[in-house]
Amino acid sequence: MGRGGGGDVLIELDGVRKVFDVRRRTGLLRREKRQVKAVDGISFTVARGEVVGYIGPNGAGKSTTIKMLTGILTPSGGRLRVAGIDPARERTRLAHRIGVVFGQRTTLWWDLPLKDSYGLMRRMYRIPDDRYRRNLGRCVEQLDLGDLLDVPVRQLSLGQRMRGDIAAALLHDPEVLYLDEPTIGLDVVSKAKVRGFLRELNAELGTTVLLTTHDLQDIEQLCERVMVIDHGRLMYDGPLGGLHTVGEGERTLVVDLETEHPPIDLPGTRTVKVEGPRQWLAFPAAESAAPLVAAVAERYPLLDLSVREPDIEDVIARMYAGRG
Ligand SMILES: Nc1ncnc2c1ncn2[C@@H]1O[C@H](COP(=O)(O)OP(=O)(O)OP(=O)(O)O)[C@@H](O)[C@H]1O
Repeated sequence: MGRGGGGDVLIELDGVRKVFDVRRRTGLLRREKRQVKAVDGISFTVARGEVVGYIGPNGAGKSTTIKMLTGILTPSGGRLRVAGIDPARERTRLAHRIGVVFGQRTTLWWDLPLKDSYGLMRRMYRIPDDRYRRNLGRCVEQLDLGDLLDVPVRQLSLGQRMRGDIAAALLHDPEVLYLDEPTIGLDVVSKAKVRGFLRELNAELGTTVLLTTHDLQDIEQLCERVMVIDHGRLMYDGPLGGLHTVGEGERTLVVDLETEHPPIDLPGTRTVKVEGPRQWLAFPAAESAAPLVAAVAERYPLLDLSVREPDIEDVIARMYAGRG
């Protein structure tokens, strides 16, 4: 996926910084002033049609970057353009060209049925009738929203609400879509729906996507290019494959036995944790779990098991280890 590279540049950052002044109470009357460099001199460009993952540990500066890209926050320094617009100076003009989804909070009206929220968006963005009908129809069909349009947002499940929010961000045909943790807290089925929809959106309409996530599978399934940010600086910008080669990851087999048992001992695995009848076995991510599952089932009184994929923190930790 991602049709960038050589296309026209849609997002452009040159030495962008954001410093927050934080005041902390250190005594009854004393306050200490401190500066937090949330984004510390970041430069990159994103071409039209690219789908780029923007990842990093907690507090790395991802949300701050996205907020600057939407014009919510003004940079402390550097140059920033989205579709040729300076977001902080022309936030309203930019709003017509971008869509934003914050996974942690909704932009929909809590007490209104979904379709009333969309009606309000239509008026806010002055979307012409035919365009509104076409975009809404497309989202309703592909995001499976048909039965939900009359339901107040407060009654929607997290996965339903997220799909509703994604539709809301797309009604005005934005060229760029910023997604901040769009799959957080969703079940496997909802995640698959959201990812499938985003893939089609990019393939059919060429929408540029900048995606922040802690879920490695989001990146694997959607992005050809990944940027890693840490302490406000860009640490890596390239294909996902380049991150993996820094160190092969491990997956974890979580095994529930019928009773407590000494640590499971199987070749090619490491028992990383034992908690009562539950044990955690690490094994190389590139290998199939099937023979391992069969070996455990054959030798131990097995009740249940599941496989955990490595997460982004894991990959990033290995990236640093590889450098060190
Ligand atoms: N309004 C603010 N005032 C003061 N400090 C802030 C503010 N917003 C963010 N920060 C600080 O800036 C740094 C970067 O925060 P940011 O929210 O951008 O990180 P993030 O990469 O999005 O993290 P997470 O994955 O936890 O959402 C953190 O140290 C955070 O505490």
